[in-house]
Amino acid sequence: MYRVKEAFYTLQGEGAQAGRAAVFCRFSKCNLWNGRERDRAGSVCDFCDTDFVGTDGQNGGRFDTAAALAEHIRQLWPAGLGRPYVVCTGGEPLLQLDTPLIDAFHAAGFEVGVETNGTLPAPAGIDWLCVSPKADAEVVISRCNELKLVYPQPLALPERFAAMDADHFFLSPMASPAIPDDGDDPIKRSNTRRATDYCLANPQWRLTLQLHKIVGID
Ligand SMILES: C[S@@+](CC[C@H](N)C(=O)[O-])C[C@H]1O[C@@H](n2cnc3c(N)ncnc32)[C@H](O)[C@@H]1O
Ligand SMILES: Nc1nc2[nH]cc(C(=O)O)c2c(=O)[nH]1
Ligand code: SF4
Ligand SMILES: [Mg+2]
Repeated sequence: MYRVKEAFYTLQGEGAQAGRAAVFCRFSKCNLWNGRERDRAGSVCDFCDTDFVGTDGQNGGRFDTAAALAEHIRQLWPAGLGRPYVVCTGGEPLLQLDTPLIDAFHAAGFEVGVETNGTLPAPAGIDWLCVSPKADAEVVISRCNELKLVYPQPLALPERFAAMDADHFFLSPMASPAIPDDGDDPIKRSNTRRATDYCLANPQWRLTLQLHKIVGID
């Protein structure tokens, strides 16, 4: 049984695939926060900008089989156009994403992207793996396509990840969790300036912005 909070067709807003059309499949649940506001402060990850509790979002639900979920995602892609791309996110997608589901996405014609906090092993067959480390949570994934670090995190400084086996190293300015529009988020503006300065001083790192919050899409 797969539990999905929501699924929607949009543009990837972050990282090296930013601007690319994708169906987002947001799995329910995370291992670093239970998703309840009252427990946020005591959690390993305390800045999450996402509601991943339950299955009640747009196109959310419970799916008994990998084939059923892949068919549900396929229906959200514009038939016959482009290279179908699904981004598995959450919550923490690696609590649920398994080989049968990757195989089912591939059989439906999709490339499979994953956004993970890196604390759980990744099944084989993922086409684009993005690891986004959190606080002092140990990263167990040794190789990824992109490392995308939310900045600043006092317990997860970029220096700790600079030697990881990744093709791209991104800093993503930390947004205020409850503000959906960057234009209304002065803390994010300040974090963007700090991330910019870090990338200028450490050119291994690139700046990535949350395009979806700038243009006002999901
Ligand atoms: C909601 S998470 C879900 C996937 C996975 N649990 C993870 O943390 O990577 C998706 C992406 O949003 C980023 N993110 C979460 N909260 C954020 C915030 N307040 N500001 C900027 N990025 C944030 C995460 O670091 C991750 O790259
Ligand atoms: N457009 C868009 N791009 C995204 N990239 C990563 C996201 C996520 O929440 O995992 C996300 C998201 O929620 N929306
Ligand atoms: S950002 Fe990722 S790891 Fe952190 S609480 Fe949200 S879903 Fe979990
Ligand atoms: Mg998001």
